[in-house]
Amino acid sequence: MSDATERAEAAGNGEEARDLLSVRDLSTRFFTEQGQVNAVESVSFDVREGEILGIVGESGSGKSVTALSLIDLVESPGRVTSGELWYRDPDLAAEFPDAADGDAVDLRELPERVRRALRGPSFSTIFQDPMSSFNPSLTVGEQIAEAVEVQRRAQANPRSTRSRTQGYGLGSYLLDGLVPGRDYTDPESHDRAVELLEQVGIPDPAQRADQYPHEFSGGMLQRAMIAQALAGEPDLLIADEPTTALDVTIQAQILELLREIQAERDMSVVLITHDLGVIARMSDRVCVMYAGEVVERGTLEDIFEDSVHPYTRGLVGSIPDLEDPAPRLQPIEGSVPSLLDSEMGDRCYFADRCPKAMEACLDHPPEFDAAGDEHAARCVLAEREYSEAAALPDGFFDEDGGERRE
Ligand SMILES: Nc1ncnc2c1ncn2[C@@H]1O[C@H](COP(=O)(O)OP(=O)(O)OP(=O)(O)O)[C@@H](O)[C@H]1O
Ligand code: NI
Repeated sequence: MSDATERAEAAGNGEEARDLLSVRDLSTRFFTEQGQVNAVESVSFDVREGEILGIVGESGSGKSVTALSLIDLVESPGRVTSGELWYRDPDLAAEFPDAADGDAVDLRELPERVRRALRGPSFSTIFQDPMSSFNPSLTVGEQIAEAVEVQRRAQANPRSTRSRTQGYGLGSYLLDGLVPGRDYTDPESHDRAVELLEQVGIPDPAQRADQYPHEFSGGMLQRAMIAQALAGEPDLLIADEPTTALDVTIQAQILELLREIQAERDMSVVLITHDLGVIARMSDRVCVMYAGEVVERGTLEDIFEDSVHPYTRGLVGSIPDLEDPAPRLQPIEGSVPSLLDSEMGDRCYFADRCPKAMEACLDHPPEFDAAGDEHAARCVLAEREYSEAAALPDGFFDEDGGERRE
């Protein structure tokens, strides 16, 4: 049995996990000289406490822009144009009742300084290229210690100091205003940095802390970046293609580390990758993105064994089962359509490549609920097949079909 299946089953036995983040109808556009680019279009999904949500899709499908939209880091000429980002934080909900619904706040309704201050202590990020997360002229230990201090200040005075600190987890944010060669951090933070380096499996962490980023190998620097991201003790870690640049052995080690850390801290992770093998190994839940939309989402089993969308089915076609995931994407003929608003039209964006396209696909498909726990997809054909199947009498199907009517 794969680890992922084991974890999915274990999760099913425990009490219901709560949503840490609920994304609703999130849209992000870029207003370019060529026109409006609909990079993320009405995307909805939930990230539960202590789970790994995988986001998978071809290049240009909107994965990274979705991640940036969650943490308010979309840069001009782009901006989040609509949607809600419900984040469970009872303190914030109490402090900003106008933005709150129960224990959750809509991040988009919070003042910008508050949102910015959540980066680090609440949300943290790791990226494909660890070099971009570190300042080449400061030691690795110093940079992690700084991240520790941001967290310390936030804990000492949750609101006012939080808002004074720059967000971090992204090198440029952390390092604004730091001058090379000066000792900013106290010995305690330095010790904590060494401890973090040790936790992410860096040998001789005390010596390593005094080295500069260029003295680290790619895999080691990736580990250091994870240590830096953990310094703020975030609730949610967003990892955008964290292992894509690494060779296969190192990649497996870093994924293993991520999963260990996630389980130890009961942290939530949004893991972005174009690699279905990584998704199968790591995720509890999966969003499949295509042309800026989530075309199907559900549990790992929903996506790998009970997918309903022709695109998802095409993607997972090459993987016989979850227990033996082949890390290959089944190539689907054709390419991702233009995301220029003027060229997109109001229809199913996958229709041109879809083996089952029909006339109804000229209308843009709404998301429908398929069988399973929050399993949803955007496809009129799948919806039709599903509702027809659901209307048939019990016992009509064999074992496999029987599950679909739950
Ligand atoms: N700064 C920008 N200006 C204009 N368009 C942009 C900008 N950044 C991203 N986009 C558009 O947003 C779309 C989604 O990009 P995104 O980076 O989220 O894709 P992705 O799924 O992460 O792809 P990859 O796997 O290649 O990283 C792209 O088609 C791109 O055209
Ligand atoms: Ni990307």
